[in-house]
This record gives sequence, structure tokens and C-alpha cells, in this order.
Amino acid sequence: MATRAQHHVRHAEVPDDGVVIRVRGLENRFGEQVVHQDLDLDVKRGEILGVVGGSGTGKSVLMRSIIGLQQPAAGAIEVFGENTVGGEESADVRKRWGVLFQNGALFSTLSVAENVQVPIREYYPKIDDQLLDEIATYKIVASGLPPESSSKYPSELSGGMRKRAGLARALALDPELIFLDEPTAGLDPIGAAAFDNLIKTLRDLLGLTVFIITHDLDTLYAICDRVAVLADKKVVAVGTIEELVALDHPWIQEYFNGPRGRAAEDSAERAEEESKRALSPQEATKLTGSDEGA
Ligand SMILES: Nc1ncnc2c1ncn2[C@@H]1O[C@H](COP(=O)(O)OP(=O)(O)OP(=O)(O)O)[C@@H](O)[C@H]1O
Repeated sequence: MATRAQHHVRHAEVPDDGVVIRVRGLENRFGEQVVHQDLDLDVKRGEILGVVGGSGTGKSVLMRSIIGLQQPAAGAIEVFGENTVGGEESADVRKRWGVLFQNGALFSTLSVAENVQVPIREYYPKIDDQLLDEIATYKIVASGLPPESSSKYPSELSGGMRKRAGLARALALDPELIFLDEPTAGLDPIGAAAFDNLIKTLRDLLGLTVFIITHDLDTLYAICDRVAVLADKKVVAVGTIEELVALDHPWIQEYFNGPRGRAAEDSAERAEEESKRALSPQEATKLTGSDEGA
């Protein structure tokens, strides 16, 4: 039997099988339009799960259902073992996840720091202002923004900086799980790759579980452990890219084996080769400016 003390261990409620998000028999409809039917999905603790699918297949609606913002017509959804259907989850569970919405969804009249502070104030209304400022600065820097951006307003930031500010807000309450809706959309390839690296680094450092909706094939190859494919109103397949490519589903074949899919695979292979290649002593000298040991 659990003791009172055990109930107070914050991370105690991850189900034993390590499944952080469990969706069963999900159905969503808007009037006559059926978006999801019999949709099942498991997201495991510590993984980066990519969610892909053609435009309008219901990726955002799936995310909104999981976080309790969309009332499904049928089905069961659990996050950390708790029912989230229709927003039924407790505040304790809700604060264990953070969300980066597609457009960043920053409050335009608040500075970056104030945006990050919103969820903290919501859950800890009595928090001391100085501590609040320190936490916000820490999250802003952890998201790869310079500390000076704290006082800027969203309209003063580039698209990439807005995404990072949104990420800082998603990380405000030290979540164990983050939801990212198209985080690299609208970023140039270098900015997108940097954002991918940041997500992977944060997952590795903080042990986050990451649910990421993306159209970006480079993101899938670079950081996703598994990919779930939405088609025909459900998750038709979930697995590593290698496993998916072996399936003969027409959309999956077109997506991964089309010209863009192959280009992304080639560039992922090149990046891996580069990272494996050790620096020669001459290269090391050039980089460090030191001729020690050369
Ligand atoms: N609030 C709503 N009212 C009516 N229809 C909606 C609503 N939200 C979503 N839909 C419809 O549900 C379907 C799925 O939308 P969703 O935004 O989840 O697609 P998506 O896969 O995220 O698409 P994209 O890749 O283009 O962002 C679309 O046909 C959309 O028009």
C-alpha cells in the first residue's frame, strides 16, 4: 500500500509500463466531418515522438484532445495515468506538461519574461517577484535566447526567437512532457536545425518526453525516436523511420521515399558521418589556435 510520503513524490505517477500518454478509440468530429475514428496511440517516457500526416489529418486536434482542450466524441485518453478527456485532469497533472502552440501563442502585450511568468504565477500566486524574475531568466537562457531579450515584446522578435520564447514559457514549470506543434515551421534551415538540437539537448538533459507535430522531414531524421503517421482518421503506423519505410502504405511511401524524403535521409546520413569523424590534429589546431601536441 502506498504511504502518505509516497503520494508526495512528484514523479511517482508514471505508469509502470512507462507509457506517459495513452490514447484509445479516440473519435473526433466537427458536424458531419469525422476527423478521428478508433485512433490509438502510446507515447513512452523519455522518447521524442514525431507526429506526421497530410494537411488536415487532425494532428493539432489530436494534440488538443490529449491536453484536454478538445472534447472528443468518444475514446479514452490518459496522461501520467490520469484521464484528460474534456479537461478533466487535475491541476497537478496539468502542470507536468508544457505546450508550444503552432504560432507561439505569446501574449503580445507582455514582455518575454512576463510571458514565461504567466504559468508560474498561475500555479504559485504567492511567489516572490525576485525569484520569479530569476526563474524566467533561467528558462529564457535555457531556450537559447540572450538574457537581454527578457524585456522585449513578441513583435520585436524574429520568428525563431518567438519560437524560443514560446519554448521558454512551455518549460516554465519544469515539465516532464512537452507538446510542440510545428516548432520549425517558418524557420530557415539553419534556425530549424538549431531548434531541433535544442529540443534534443533538453530531452537528454532533463529527461523530457516530447510530442512533436511536424512537417519537417529533417526534424524527423535528426531527433525523433519514433514517428506516428496519421492517415485514414487514425494512427496507421508508429515506429522508427526504418520500420515505417518498410511498410507499403501509399502516403508513407510517398512521404519518406519521395524526393524530399530521400534528400532528408541523405543529409541526416551526412550529418552522422560528420559527427563520427574525429578531428585530425591539424583541424584541432586550427579550431583551438593552439599548436600543443601538433
Ligand atoms: N474548431 C474546429 N471547428 C471545426 N473544424 C475544425 C476545428 N478544428 C479543426 N477542425 C477541422 O479538423 C480537421 C483537422 O484539423 P487539424 O488542425 O488538426 O489538422 P492538422 O493535421 O493539424 O493540419 P495542418 O497540418 O494543416 O496543420 C481539419 O479539417 C479542420 O478544418
